[in-house]
Amino acid sequence: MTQLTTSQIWQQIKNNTQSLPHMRELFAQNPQRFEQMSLSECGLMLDYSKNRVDADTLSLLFKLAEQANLSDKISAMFNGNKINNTEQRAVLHTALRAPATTSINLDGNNIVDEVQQTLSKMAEFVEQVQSGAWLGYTGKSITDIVSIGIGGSFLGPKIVTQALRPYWSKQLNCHFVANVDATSICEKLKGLNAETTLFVMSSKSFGTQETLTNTLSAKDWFINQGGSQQDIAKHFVAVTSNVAKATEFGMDANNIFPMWDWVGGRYSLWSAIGLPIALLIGMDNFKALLAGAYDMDKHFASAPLAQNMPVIMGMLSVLYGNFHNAQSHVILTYDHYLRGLPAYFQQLDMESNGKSVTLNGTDVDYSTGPVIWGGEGTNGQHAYHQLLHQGTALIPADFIMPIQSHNPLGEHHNQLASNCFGQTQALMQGRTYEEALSELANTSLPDEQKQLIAKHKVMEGNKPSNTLLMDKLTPTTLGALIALYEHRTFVQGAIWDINSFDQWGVELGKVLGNDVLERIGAASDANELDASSNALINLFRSGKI
Ligand SMILES: O=P(O)(O)OC[C@H]1O[C@](O)(CO)[C@@H](O)[C@@H]1O
Repeated sequence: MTQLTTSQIWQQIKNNTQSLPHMRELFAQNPQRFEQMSLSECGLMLDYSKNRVDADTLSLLFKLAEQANLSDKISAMFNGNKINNTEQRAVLHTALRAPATTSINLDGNNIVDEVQQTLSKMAEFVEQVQSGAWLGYTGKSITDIVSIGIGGSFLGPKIVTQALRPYWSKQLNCHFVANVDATSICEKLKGLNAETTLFVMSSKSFGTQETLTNTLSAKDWFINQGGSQQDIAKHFVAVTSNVAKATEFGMDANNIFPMWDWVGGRYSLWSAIGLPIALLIGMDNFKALLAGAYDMDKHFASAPLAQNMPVIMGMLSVLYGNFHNAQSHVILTYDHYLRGLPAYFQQLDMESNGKSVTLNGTDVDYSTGPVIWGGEGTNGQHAYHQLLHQGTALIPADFIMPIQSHNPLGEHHNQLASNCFGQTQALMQGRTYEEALSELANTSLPDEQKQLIAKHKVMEGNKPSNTLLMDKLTPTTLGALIALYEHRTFVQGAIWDINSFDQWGVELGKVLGNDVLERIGAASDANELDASSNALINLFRSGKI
């Protein structure tokens, strides 16, 4: 047994959760519940009153956080301690959004200076492309950006540009290629003009198979369309922490934007990995995104645990995963621009907290990261919400919605909001058998049928949700929102005493993938692997089933 699960507080939380009444009752008992269980910070309002907690639960959860030395761990991250202990790396994505006047020393260097230099290089480049001064090989301005990258070098730029569509420069369009499946790049390149297309190749390691292969194919396409080898510098730029490898690959040294090993891939959109975002929304808006995140950083680093938004959300997630056996967590964005956010949070959380040993290598005896999934409201209501309401699994939900729409049109936004709030209410209160029966009272059905249907209409309720509102989706509020989830992920990892910043499971897949690739191209059939793998490779080599 680990120290965590044998601790007295762990047991106390267990007891508390078993003795709590239904949320309906908690609301009935305490008319101040919303006031007491909501807070506004950094342009975001969090209502966490529809959770299976009372004041005692919360105080126990904060005690658990204290027991796990959460505050010290937060400081260690912000101070640049090498908390990624398996890779001996600092975790300093927060330095990417720190003001220019800040000083953060890492191995004797003030890294804020390097960050600011890169931001200036980005600003110069963005200005040239947006103004039309950056010319392609036939003297035409750029119209299309194709971003090539995968994982953290894809999801952040993609989801943020999608979310900030109202802020796009009118002259530019953006496309993302991640998958090594040729269909992805072929479909994206159809209809593009090589003379006016700029490729941004993003790879922290500059060693990711998908990204290298897609970049080579993009180069071939560019040459086939009429560009020459010398023209490549006008159409290809790279973002990487491996500048030497990028130069070796043929990237023009002036076109390489640096990042650093102290920025994890899934935390990197704030670095030059965010270049596609900056190209689309402009540097001022990109800086507003950083400012929103910085605001959340300040809040996270300084607010007491009980008034700390990421801490509250992280501890609630610990509560459900470890004390209510919740295996997944759903993110429901009631805003079309935020439709990609669940996928982004999925990588952020699952790649960070999908771990089974503690920092010192002890096996955990509690659940770590849940499955993160979700989608856009109201679409999900007509698909998977049924399972949220009446399925057997407990699935805590986050509802996210801006109060003002970028596209105010008739009754649309009122209806959207009513669905969002109505869902949280239905999840919380449910419907009792008596209520279901009385709803059927005026029908002509025989009593037996009424009773049967009423049974099927019962919704247990007591299903937890958070609601996050913002005035409007802007670069600043989006920055704060994403940083909130980054820190929420950190909080959970800190309680579970795991390393949220490595990803060895993913690395094994990459190594085995390369081995299989060699066998696919080998002179003779595969026979050294397990029977299934050999057979699959050999069928593929034969070109048919
Ligand atoms: O930016 P790179 O080095 O190409 O890596 C891409 C992605 O691969 C991963 O290592 C694993 O998929 C992610 O963490 C990372 O964001």
